Amino acid sequence: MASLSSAPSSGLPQVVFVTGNANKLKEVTAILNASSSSLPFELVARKIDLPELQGSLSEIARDKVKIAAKTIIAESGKSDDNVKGVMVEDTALCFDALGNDLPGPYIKWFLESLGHDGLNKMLVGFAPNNKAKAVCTFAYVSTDAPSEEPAVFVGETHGAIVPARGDNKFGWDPIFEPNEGNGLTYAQMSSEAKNAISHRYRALDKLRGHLLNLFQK
Ligand SMILES: O=P(O)(O)OP(=O)(O)OP(=O)(O)OC[C@H]1O[C@@H](n2cnc3c(O)ncnc32)[C@H](O)[C@@H]1O
Ligand SMILES: [Mg+2]
Repeated sequence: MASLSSAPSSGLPQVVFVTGNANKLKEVTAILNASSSSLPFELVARKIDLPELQGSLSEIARDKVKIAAKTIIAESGKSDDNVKGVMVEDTALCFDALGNDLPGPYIKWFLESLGHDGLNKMLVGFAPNNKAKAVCTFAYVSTDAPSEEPAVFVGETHGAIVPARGDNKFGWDPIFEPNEGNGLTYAQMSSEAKNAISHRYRALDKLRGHLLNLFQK
């Protein structure tokens, strides 16, 4: 079973998930813990706000994990822990009407400035095209080979931008209605239902396969 801790405990190889976002961490933990088979690694969380450079979604995630790994390696050199890898993710929300790539990775700043209502208003001039996709990009690097190119795993969920409905707990969840959500926004779905179809689930499923290959030897 994947476990989340801030201190070494199980003796399993540790993978450090670096994020400043508590909701991401909650979902990643829930998705890994829901997996039927036990995992041959232990997930450890570190809250660090990482700088994000501009570029394609893969480039942003790769650069982010390289910066994260530098910090973690510098720290783990000073202790006797069992850290074997570092992972990060970057989440984008892409509007079809805006070339299918904006606001993209800059959604955090658009959301902070405009709010849910403003994001809806951005699309008024493009009506009726409110199509959007949520994209999650994980990047993983081994601490034994930090100069190797990070592995990247992408998951997408397609849907539409709608006026806010549901609990306003996580980012743009209230205004994203996934095509597979029976008409509900992410914010109206149970966490289990969101985690079964989400961009994050789809990307993490691929990363999980990669980690199983690495550690199940
Ligand atoms: O430290 P990191 O992991 O970078 O965390 P962050 O909050 O800065 O996250 P991003 O850089 O990936 O920016 C993505 C933005 O989208 C939001 N977000 C990410 N995943 C989401 C999800 O599943 N549902 C709703 N909002 C989400 C998040 O709160 C940010 O405002
Ligand atoms: Mg960020």
